[in-house]
Amino acid sequence: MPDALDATPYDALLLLSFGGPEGPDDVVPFLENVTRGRGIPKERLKEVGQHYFLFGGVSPINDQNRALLAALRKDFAEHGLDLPVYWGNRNWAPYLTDTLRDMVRDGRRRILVLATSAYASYSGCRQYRENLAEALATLEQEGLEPPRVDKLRHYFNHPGFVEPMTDGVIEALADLPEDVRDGAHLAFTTHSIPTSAADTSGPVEQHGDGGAYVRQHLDVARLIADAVRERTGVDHPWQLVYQSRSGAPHIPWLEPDICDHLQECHAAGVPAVVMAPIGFVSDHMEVKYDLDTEARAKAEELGLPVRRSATVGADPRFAAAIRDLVVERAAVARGQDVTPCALGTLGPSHHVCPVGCCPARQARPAAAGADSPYA
Ligand SMILES: CC1=C(CCC(=O)O)c2cc3nc(cc4[nH]c(cc5[nH]c(cc1n2)c(C)c5CCC(=O)O)c(CCC(=O)O)c4C)C(CCC(=O)O)=C3C
Ligand SMILES: [Fe+2]
Repeated sequence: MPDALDATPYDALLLLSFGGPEGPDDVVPFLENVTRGRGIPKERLKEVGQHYFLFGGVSPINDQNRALLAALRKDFAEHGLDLPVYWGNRNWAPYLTDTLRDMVRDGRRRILVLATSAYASYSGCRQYRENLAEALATLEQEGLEPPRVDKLRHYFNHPGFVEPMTDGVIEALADLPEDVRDGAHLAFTTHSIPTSAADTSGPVEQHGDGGAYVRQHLDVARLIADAVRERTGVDHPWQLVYQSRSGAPHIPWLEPDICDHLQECHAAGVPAVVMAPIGFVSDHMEVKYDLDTEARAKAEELGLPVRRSATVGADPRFAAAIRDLVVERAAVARGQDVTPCALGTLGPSHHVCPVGCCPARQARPAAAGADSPYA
């Protein structure tokens, strides 16, 4: 047994995720939870409901979170990090508020939060912080004293996140027929968001021109492309493209879409494409449907060989990265000096979201940031 790692002052880690339906009857109420007050056209909702029904009404996200929970608990136990791990979701059971209530009843007072989104953006960061504030307010109304919650920094450029994805791209390339392999382009994909949300993602000084969201993805894409070149000796052209666009058609979202990009690659004579979903921590429905079903069908129609590389999921290197971030953040909370680990050009992200980070269209209270109404 190695020396015990120190998580004080924290007494628990909360895995905070999106949630997803676990059967056909869950699909419509889940979508209602997701889209409450978000102005998604009815047609789009019907369409997304069909994606879930195609998979028996079951989102892959819950089992992936169960696997990640198990990987975290195993890693913590093996490394002497004595920190219980809980799980709560924004949009489906186990609901965040219920989990937080359990945590308070278990006596947890200082909680670290790991969100299953690696990058800055309203949807990937502040919205989770708003959900935390709502849950804390509910506990307060119930007469419970709200615990203090802090969120782990963005981990997009942590080696434990980047390296499994690099391996995934190399494996996907190796799976392509040899005659098209060396000419393959890499299409790094992430969730499209409104350009207005991208431009205001991250701290205020990073706003404009796609904001922290686009810059962080470009850094990860470049890191992976460089590592692939070093390891295979082949320089694969690459581009960051988008998927899973929602919202009203007249509102600009990040482009190009992966399907349009495949079309363009085909027209330009590109022999093959590896789609690398760097924007997703695990094989969410967006990966299973938008890439593995829709984009693959598009590629087949074009006669373009494609492969999709693996997401990080419950890779032990990712669990180890989370342990590293927990220990780092605990040291910061104790006032100690740390050397945060980060690859690429952007450096490690802030520990605490500053005021004005990833603003919402309508301001709402958000916990775990400099503007939190809670301690
Ligand atoms: C940046 C981002 C992430 C990555 C960060 C993170 O992981 O948090 C993410 C994750 C996810 N999004 C998910 C599902 C959905 N997202 C929707 C809608 C939207 N997503 C948006 C952005 C993002 N979403 C946006 C700007 C909208 C428009 C509405 C709004 O402004 O809020 C809708 C409504 C229907 C539709 O319009 O598509 C659904 C059903 C699931 C679960 C998948 C599963 O079941 O495996 C996951 C992990
Ligand atoms: Fe989404």
